[in-house]
Order: sequence, then C-alpha cells, then structure tokens
Amino acid sequence: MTSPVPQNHPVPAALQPPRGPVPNAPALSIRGLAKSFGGRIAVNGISLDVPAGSFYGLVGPNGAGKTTTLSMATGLLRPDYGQVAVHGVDVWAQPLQAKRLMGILPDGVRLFDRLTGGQLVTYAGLLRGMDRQTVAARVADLLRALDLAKDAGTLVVDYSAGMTKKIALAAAQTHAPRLLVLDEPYEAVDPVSAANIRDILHDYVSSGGTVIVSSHVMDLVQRMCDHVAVIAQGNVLAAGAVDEVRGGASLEDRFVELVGGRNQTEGLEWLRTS
Ligand SMILES: Nc1ncnc2c1ncn2[C@@H]1O[C@H](COP(=O)(O)OP(=O)(O)OP(=O)(O)O)[C@@H](O)[C@H]1O
Repeated sequence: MTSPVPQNHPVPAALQPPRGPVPNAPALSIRGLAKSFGGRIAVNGISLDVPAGSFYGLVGPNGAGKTTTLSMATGLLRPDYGQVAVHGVDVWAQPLQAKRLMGILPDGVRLFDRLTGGQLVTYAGLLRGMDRQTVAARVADLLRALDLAKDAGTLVVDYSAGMTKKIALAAAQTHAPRLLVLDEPYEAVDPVSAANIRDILHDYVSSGGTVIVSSHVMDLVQRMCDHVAVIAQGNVLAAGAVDEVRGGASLEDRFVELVGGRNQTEGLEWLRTS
C-alpha cells in the first residue's frame, strides 16, 4: 500500500530542480532581510529591488548595515530572516546557480595574498570552471584595464591598499558575471585608477550588466549611479532613482537631511590652537 501523496504540498526550495535566471526579474531582490549580532540589530528587515541594468549605490553612515546587507545578499553571511534572489535565483536555496551570476568584491575579506596578482586572478577564473586559455586571455585583459599588468608577478601581500582593491575587482570579473556587488570599490584607489574603474563599470552597465556599489562618497554616487538606497541603523530611509531621492538637492545634503546626526564641536575647545 502506498502512502497518500499530500495535495499541493510545497517542495522545499532546496529540493527543487536548479532554476536558471528568470527573464525580467530584478538583478537583486531583497525581502525582509534581517540580522542581529548578540541581540543587537544590524539589519532590520530590509527590502530592496535593484533593477537589471542599473548602476545602484548603497549609502549610509558608518555602522548602518551596508556590509552586513551585501554579505547576506551575496551568500557570504546567513540571514536571520528574509529572502534574496539574483535574477530570480534564490541565493540561499540555490547558491551555486546564484553565485554563477554574481561577481563580488567584499569589504575586508582576506585574499590569498601569497599568490601573485596574476596567479590570484587566474585562480579565481579556474575556480569558476573556465578553461585555461580563456582564463589567461581574460586575466591579461583585466590586468591591462586596471593598470596592473606590470605588477602581475608581484605577491599580493606586497601590493598597496589600492592595488589590492583593484586585483580583487579583477578576480570578481573573470567569469563575466551579470551582477557585480562591490563593497567600497574606490576606497584607497587613486583618482586615475578610480576613473579607469568607473569606465569599466559604465561599459559593463551599458552592455546590460548591473552594478551595486556601497560608498561613503556622495559626489561619486551622484555622478556614477542611476539608483540609490540610503540606509541607516539597518533600515532603508529612501530608495529609487538618484534624481528622485535627492529631490533637487545634492545627494550629500539629502543624505545629511535623512540621516541627521551632525554633531556640534562643543567640548573640543582644548583642540583649538587659538
Ligand atoms: N561580525 C560582527 N559581529 C558583531 N557585530 C557586527 C558584526 N558585523 C557587523 N556588526 C555590527 O553591525 C552593524 C552594521 O555593521 P556594517 O559593517 O554592516 O555597517 P556598514 O554600514 O558597512 O559600516 P561602514 O560604513 O562603517 O563600513 C554595526 O553596528 C557593527 O558593529
């Protein structure tokens, strides 16, 4: 005797057959994402849609929850609650399919810095299952575009902070992802390299890719991004097209207005020299 098959019984997401990207789905869809550390809320049920083909800025004061949100969105940190999908693919139920679609530049994550820059980017490509010939060609292209070709044979541990940022960016791009998630990509990067990175990212977006960047530099986000979300204390304060969010003011002024927290300098009289 067979046991009755329950009608309309949902199949757990982890047991469903792998699903590819869903046409017209947002590049990144976040629903009710939450995380606490030791009872302290870092991300408080954030929901956001990042349209495919957008250049999306994520801004917020120190400790707002940007890195925590991006880490959960990219499968690096398990959320307490909430769902994340990349082009319709659930990041936590189908991590392999989702991660194929993403290139990630995490903030503060250690690289294999005893490899040379060239080896590190090659390793990133091989890890993605690409053949050696394609990897070699892409590594050469990326190192040239990021002005690191002459440093390809130097150990990453001997790179400056900005060079390290650039080599990590190259490693995130070898498999030609559809979504790039970049946590503070311009930190410590010189202005010429920053302009080169901006050009690469703009070309990438023009050809249909999506970029999410977190940054503290409002002027840069205003010039570079078409969409922005302002988060503070783990909540989204405003999100949408940059021009809508800033509403005629500069993004910086709007940010300060939304976030508040300008401190007076009283109490630091001892620091004044006259
Ligand atoms: N691993 C952790 N353990 C404990 N608390 C953490 C951890 N990671 C983050 N937090 C806390 O969560 C909050 C959000 O931190 P998060 O790094 O996401 O902020 P952020 O917006 O990226 O900040 P910043 O702009 O300074 O990089 C902070 O209060 C931080 O102290």
